[in-house]
Amino acid sequence: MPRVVRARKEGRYWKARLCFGLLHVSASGRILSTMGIVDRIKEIEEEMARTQKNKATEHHLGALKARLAKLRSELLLETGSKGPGGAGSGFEVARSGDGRVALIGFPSVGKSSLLNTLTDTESQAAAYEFTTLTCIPGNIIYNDTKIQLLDLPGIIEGAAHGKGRGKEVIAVARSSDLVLMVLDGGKEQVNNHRAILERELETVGLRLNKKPPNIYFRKKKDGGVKFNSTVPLTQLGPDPALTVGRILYEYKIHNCEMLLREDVSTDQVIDVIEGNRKYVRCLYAYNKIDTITIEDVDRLAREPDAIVISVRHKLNLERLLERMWDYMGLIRVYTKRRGAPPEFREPLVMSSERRGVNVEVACENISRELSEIFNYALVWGRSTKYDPQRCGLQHTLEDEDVVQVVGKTVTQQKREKGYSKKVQEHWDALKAKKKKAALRS
Ligand SMILES: Nc1nc2c(ncn2[C@@H]2O[C@H](COP(=O)(O)OP(=O)(O)OP(=O)(O)O)[C@@H](O)[C@H]2O)c(=O)[nH]1
Ligand SMILES: [K+]
Ligand SMILES: [Mg+2]
Repeated sequence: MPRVVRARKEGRYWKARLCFGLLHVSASGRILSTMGIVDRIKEIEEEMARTQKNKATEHHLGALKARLAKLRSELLLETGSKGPGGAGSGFEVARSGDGRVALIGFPSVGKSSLLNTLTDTESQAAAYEFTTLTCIPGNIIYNDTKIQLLDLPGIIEGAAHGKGRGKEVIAVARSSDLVLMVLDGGKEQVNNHRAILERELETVGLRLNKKPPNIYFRKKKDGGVKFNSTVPLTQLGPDPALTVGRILYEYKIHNCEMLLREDVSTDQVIDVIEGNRKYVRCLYAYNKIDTITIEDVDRLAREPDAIVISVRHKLNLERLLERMWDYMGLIRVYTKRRGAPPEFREPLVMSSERRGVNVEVACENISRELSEIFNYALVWGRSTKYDPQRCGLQHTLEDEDVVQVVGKTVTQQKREKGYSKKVQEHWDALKAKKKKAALRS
């Protein structure tokens, strides 16, 4: 910094910025303002810090936040070329199994050691920082389910803006079903580290352990801004319409419909407008509890979404797997044919995060044509009152349910007009087969 200051004094400011790599120059010599965005972000952050937070300033703060969010998206697009989580943004590891868990954390907190303990894969673990330099996948079989665990390089403050391999690491976090944030429980500032990592992930649009806000939003061609709410709004200042209007103005959105169905904050309104937020579950694993007192272990265990472990002494790892499974929101459904036992070795594994899993989703998972010939399903398990229960496509399934699909009879199908060609072919083939068998006998 002092060198920059000196350079500025000597009137060589721009040159200094160039040689410090703060400016990017295109082939034609045009100055691209990558750093300009970072500067502008800083400026807005400073202005926000200066602005007193009270009811009268809510709309102004909302506008500043919108400007900030816009700049951050711009920055991501500019430097990440493909945007957050886009293909080609670094570690190309094929998705496999029923769910994906990313190990995120500072260097040397024990991510690789954990992968080595939970899977058959070997990832180098050592006492120096940045031992791991790329993404290393391993497999865990738990509850008949294959979970892909990804070891990643450590990240540090500033990762979101490209420090180290932060961007690539965060892109992997975005693509996963669960973030397992590994923290060094032996460090005094462990919760400070937690806050830093949370902030890094939040800046690039990840939302940890949060639900998408219940807001209906649609851009339109004309008609102006139609703003409404079904609940009292307490977080948008004295005039919510004004606050939201200011935010929309920042995005140059002059025609849209917005209906707030819950008491949301300005940040949540911005999230919905930006539209590229990723809502992902996060479990915080405080590792190395072998190095601290039992009182400290107890304190850490009470943090929200926390679990305390020691990889070195294999403490609490069984419980960790259990919690991971819960957080991933997966459910297993066993299918069954008439007169045969359920296929207990091969469940259908589906994510119930977004919406509940119903019979229709299960059918889609088995085969495309199944829902076309679907008549009803017989279901055994937690979701039913009697075993078996006759259920329709909308029946919500629970973990470990058994499902037997009963198809429509040929006559039933014939009675229904307009069924697909595929189904017709299927039944024709079946009929031909039956005829052949009858002829043979
Ligand atoms: N005391 C103690 N040490 C541990 C534990 N788990 C891991 N370690 C040690 O912590 C150090 C770092 O472990 P790694 O697994 O390489 O950590 P990492 O997070 O993968 O580190 P990077 O790849 O550099 O980001 C090693 O010396 C491990 O032996 C634990 O539960 N207790
Ligand atoms: K290490
Ligand atoms: Mg490592």
